[in-house]
Amino acid sequence: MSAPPTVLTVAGSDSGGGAGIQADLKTMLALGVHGMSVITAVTAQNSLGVQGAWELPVDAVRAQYRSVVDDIGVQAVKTGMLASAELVEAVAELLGGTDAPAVVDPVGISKHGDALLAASALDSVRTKLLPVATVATPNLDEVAQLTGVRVDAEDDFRRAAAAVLSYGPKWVLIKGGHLPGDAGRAGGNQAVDLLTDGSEEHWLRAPRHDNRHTHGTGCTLASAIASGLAKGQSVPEAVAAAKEYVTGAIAAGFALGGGIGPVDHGWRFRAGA
Ligand SMILES: Nc1ncnc2c1ncn2[C@@H]1O[C@H](COP(=O)(O)OP(=O)(O)O)[C@@H](O)[C@H]1O
Ligand SMILES: Cc1ncc(COP(=O)(O)OP(=O)(O)O)c(N)n1
Repeated sequence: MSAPPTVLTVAGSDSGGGAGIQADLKTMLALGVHGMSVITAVTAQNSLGVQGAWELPVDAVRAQYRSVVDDIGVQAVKTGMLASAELVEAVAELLGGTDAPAVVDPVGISKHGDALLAASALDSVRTKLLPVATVATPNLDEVAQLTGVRVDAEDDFRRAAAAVLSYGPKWVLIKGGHLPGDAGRAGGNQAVDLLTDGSEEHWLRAPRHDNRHTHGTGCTLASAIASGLAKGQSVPEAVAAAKEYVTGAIAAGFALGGGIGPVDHGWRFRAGA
């Protein structure tokens, strides 16, 4: 039997299983690739927020990465929580030396407002990590943090994308999940994202689900994109397929704990598809 494509996530652990490494590996399984992990940090986290976070030593991160890449090999890499400037710089250097597409989710703050990246690491994200990204997937808070561009409506997406692209990723996906309604347009109810490389432009629109159980949406989307790239899809194809997967997972999100529950990574299995 031939082996499935391999995808590596470089991210933090979410003990509650909704985001981070756990969301990434569940997404990869659901999308038919072999998921592998480099753990950068451990969080004590649940549906109510992040109660604690501990970074791993940079040598431990480098060693995990080398173990996977040097023996098994990777068809795509996804990065998430990197916690500190030291880890951001080490991971950027590793990605730069790896011949595989990299999906960079520049995780800054969790949905509950907990910082997952030190403020002192922002400059390393701009100057070291974004330049080695095949696709960067910031949410609107991360766009503001990294570029100073505030997005209040769909009209602002192009300016946000240009600002992120100026740091060097090949493509940027501006995620509009944090905008209410139809990206600021009256009368609509869509979750709108913009994918662009500065010349091609792809607007992704899907029904916005009135569902508070959206913990892990960004991790899930980025891992799904990496899975598609590993399977040989182009960036626009991988992003379109990932958007469809995350939209279904949000629609099926469920209540666990007393706060924001997870999306359902197994929604396609449960739907029998
Ligand atoms: N309530 C929702 N209904 C449908 N899609 C959503 C909803 N919230 C977010 N999305 C989509 O989920 C993906 C992740 O976006 P977002 O939640 O902004 O990322 P993050 O988790 O990094 O903050 C995007 O494609 C966004 O449009
Ligand atoms: C360990 C860890 N990594 C990343 C996140 C952020 O995940 P995200 O998909 O952006 O979802 P929310 O936390 O915003 O719901 C995290 N929480 N923990």
